[in-house]
Amino acid sequence: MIQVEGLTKYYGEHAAVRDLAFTINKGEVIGFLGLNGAGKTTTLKILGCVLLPTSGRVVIDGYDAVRDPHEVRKRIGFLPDTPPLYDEMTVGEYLAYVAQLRGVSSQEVRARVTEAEEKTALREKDGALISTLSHGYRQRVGVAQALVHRPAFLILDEPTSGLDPAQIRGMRELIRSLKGAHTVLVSSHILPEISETCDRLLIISGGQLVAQGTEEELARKLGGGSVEVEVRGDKAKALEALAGLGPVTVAQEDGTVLSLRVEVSPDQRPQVARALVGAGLELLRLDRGAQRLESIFLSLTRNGGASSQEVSS
Ligand SMILES: Nc1ncnc2c1ncn2[C@@H]1O[C@H](COP(=O)(O)OP(=O)(O)OP(=O)(O)O)[C@@H](O)[C@H]1O
Repeated sequence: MIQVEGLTKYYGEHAAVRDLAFTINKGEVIGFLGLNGAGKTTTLKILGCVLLPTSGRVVIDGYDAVRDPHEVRKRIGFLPDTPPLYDEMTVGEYLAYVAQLRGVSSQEVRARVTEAEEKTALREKDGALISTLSHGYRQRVGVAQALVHRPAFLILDEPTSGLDPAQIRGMRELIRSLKGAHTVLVSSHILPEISETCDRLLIISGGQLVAQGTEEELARKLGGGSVEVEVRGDKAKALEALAGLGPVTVAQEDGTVLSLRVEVSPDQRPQVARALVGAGLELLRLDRGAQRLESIFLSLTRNGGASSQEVSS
């Protein structure tokens, strides 16, 4: 378990993060979301024991990150925003070197390197010089070095930064595959990535935590959310059937096929389906509104941390 209490970091006069408090339970994959300069990297560096807080506490599995950084480092793997790679080493040599630094016994090093390479789909690059790797593979090596000592907690700072769409998908799958074996805190400002990968979100703005919870909880508390449907049938009937549920927008009309957006919580998907089918329409598709997380994020971060609406679960 990670417990963060009253975490504050000043750079000179500037408070990069102020009074952060949150808890991460074992096995969770948490998305840490914020605009550029919100304070994500600063927070993650403190959790990764590479930066000291000005005040407040980080406790990981009962060990304080300031008083017991050595114990904390054994339990965490950290991918910083720029992975600390040595270009002149091969992937295998580098991972073995990092494993030794983190206290893996020499008999176990080779097995741990193989395990980390398998988890990050790097086996065939074991003998490749790091200088010859593409950016996507370098990010994978960054993740592999974070997990080579089998830490319980993984802290990943913008792991998809600079990746192309195919590599982003690969990294997303990789993060998902780590669930279960590790507790993961992953930062990003790419919303769909967070939405698809994480169990719960922490949203930071202007150095302050402005919201935490699942996407559903945040949408419900902000009164936002929508449901998108595609139906075949009479338009007037469809609009009448949905009128009692919430505001409806016709997104597209193609003959008798209509795409509609209903401004209700995604929790009400069953009611939307019943209303349409009950009115004799053919339901072709029903989904959560695509831009939901984006609107939650923007409404929470629009005014900076201090004046944003406080939402927590
Ligand atoms: N070493 C430093 N010295 C002074 N100010 C800093 C330093 N590092 C960060 N800051 C400032 O602290 C604030 C938070 O920065 P941080 O890098 O933590 O944000 P971030 O959310 O990770 O942003 P990004 O998404 O752009 O990486 C910013 O205003 C930044 O300019």
